[in-house]
Amino acid sequence: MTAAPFVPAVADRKGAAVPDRLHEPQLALHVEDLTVSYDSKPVLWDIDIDIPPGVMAAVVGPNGAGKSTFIKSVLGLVRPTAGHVRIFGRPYGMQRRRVGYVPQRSSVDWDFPTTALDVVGMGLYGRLGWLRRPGRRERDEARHALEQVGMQDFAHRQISQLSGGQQQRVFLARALVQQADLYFLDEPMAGVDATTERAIVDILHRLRAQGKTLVVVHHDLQTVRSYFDWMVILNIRAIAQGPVSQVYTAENLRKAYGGQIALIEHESFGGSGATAQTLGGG
Ligand SMILES: Nc1ncnc2c1ncn2[C@@H]1O[C@H](COP(=O)(O)OP(=O)(O)OP(=O)(O)O)[C@@H](O)[C@H]1O
Repeated sequence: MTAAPFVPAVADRKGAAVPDRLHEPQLALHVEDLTVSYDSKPVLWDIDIDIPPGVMAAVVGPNGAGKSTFIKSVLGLVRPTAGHVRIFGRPYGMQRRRVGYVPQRSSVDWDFPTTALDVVGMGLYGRLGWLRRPGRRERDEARHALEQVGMQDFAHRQISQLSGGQQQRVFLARALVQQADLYFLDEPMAGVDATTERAIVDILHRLRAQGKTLVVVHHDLQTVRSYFDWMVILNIRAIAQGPVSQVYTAENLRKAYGGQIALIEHESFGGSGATAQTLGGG
């Protein structure tokens, strides 16, 4: 996978005329008829997804289901073949300052020579503009964000020298200083230890308690019910979406994962709930 820049590249989507019903400010995210192809091969097909504000939504699905592509196309990093995206009722290009993005750790060039504090400071560029250098106030804000993720002692450390979990925390701090209303996180818990995972989940829950909306690509089906309150199941198509209590069912998971998961149904869920575990990762 090619390395992404530290600050997400953005592009306005110049689409066709947009129907009025797309402008629904009560939805944090509204995706309609979204189709995305790589080299003419569709990886997302005619997707409709609505996410209300204030939820923490898991985006789950098997390997290659199009989860990262979904986020990238919403953020204008991948150009869709068709479809419309609205963030709080408006195109992304008009709302980008309200949106934070934590890309997949593996998609970033961590050898880039910069410190943890500088990476966090990059989260402020949306507010400052690229030409104004961060001043004392901004540096204090960046330091405070590092404190929030328990990384204050690593402010001047080169990012190449941080562990995977520490790098993930730095990226989270970068998203925090953005003070966005809607956050997209691509597998923030991948490859981190249990302590870091707990710390990340606590931060995400705190953001949700502040009314922020979080859309999180997540691999571990076993923790979906304890971490998340909303859920989108993808596998090229949108298989199911809604409150976790309604959507996390054996039937929906089987539709997406087929034989790739072991489902252990529990009587305590009246047969409608299941503990699911992916087989062989993903
Ligand atoms: N830049 C690209 N060019 C061509 N094909 C791509 C590109 N990026 C992703 N793909 C393919 O598109 C499909 C969807 O990929 P994507 O990364 O969105 O899935 P995912 O659900 O996030 O997968 P994973 O869980 O493995 O990270 C896969 O088959 C992948 O190989």
